[in-house]
Amino acid sequence: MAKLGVNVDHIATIRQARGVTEPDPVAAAMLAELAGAHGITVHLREDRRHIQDRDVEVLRKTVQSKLNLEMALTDEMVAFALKILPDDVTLVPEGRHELTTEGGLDVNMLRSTLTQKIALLKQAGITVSLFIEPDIEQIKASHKVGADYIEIHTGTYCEMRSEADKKEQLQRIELAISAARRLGLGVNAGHGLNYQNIGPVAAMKGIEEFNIGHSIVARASLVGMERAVREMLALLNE
Ligand SMILES: CC(=O)[C@@H](O)[C@H](O)COP(=O)(O)O
Ligand SMILES: NCC(=O)COP(=O)(O)O
Repeated sequence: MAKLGVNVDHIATIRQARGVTEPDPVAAAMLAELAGAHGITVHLREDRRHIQDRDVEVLRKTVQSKLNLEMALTDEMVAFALKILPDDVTLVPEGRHELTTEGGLDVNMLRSTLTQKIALLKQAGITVSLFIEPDIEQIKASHKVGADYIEIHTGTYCEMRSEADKKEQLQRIELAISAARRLGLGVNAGHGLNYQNIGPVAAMKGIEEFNIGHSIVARASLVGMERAVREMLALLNE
């Protein structure tokens, strides 16, 4: 069974809506772990719209499973990661005006910065993953720049409405998994996954971990974090 990393960004979104101290993503992470989550993911955005530096600092001390820090490829973020030392860093593209992450990294275009920053992070003992489209050229480039893992951006699959379009996207993801595995890269996946669309991707061989946030937090707001995590774990286990 693939592992589940629970992204708690949007617990912080609710807190930031009022600029108060609750709900706390640290408490949400503990409940997610109690329910069986294999890891906790947070995206520290440059604009600090949800997760704050303090959240990552406290999570580093409290997360018992594995802490995955999603971040942009900037000097500020790399310095922060080297100070905090999360277990994993997932490098993602970031735009100030986007509602959420749009597309994957263009690894070829960023190859010299990526090579240098990945080496720094790896020297500090951090496992480095690149958030990319299920695209063979991006996968080859990820291998060349020294990434340990790729995280396949599943957003396009999740947006498809017709069965034919979904099938085409699922095939792209399957090809990407085999290409990455042939090169010795570990494979994670995430973005836009929910209780309705996880089935076909959960059934694929070769994905180690799914990072899922928005749909779990949305369900948790109605039924509680532990039940929301358990229900997602059950779907991954089917
Ligand atoms: C990189 C990715 O796909 C997302 O996990 C990312 O964290 C989305 O950012 P928001 O949580 O701000 O939507
Ligand atoms: N990297 C994907 C992630 O952490 C969660 O994305 P989403 O489920 O909030 O779309």
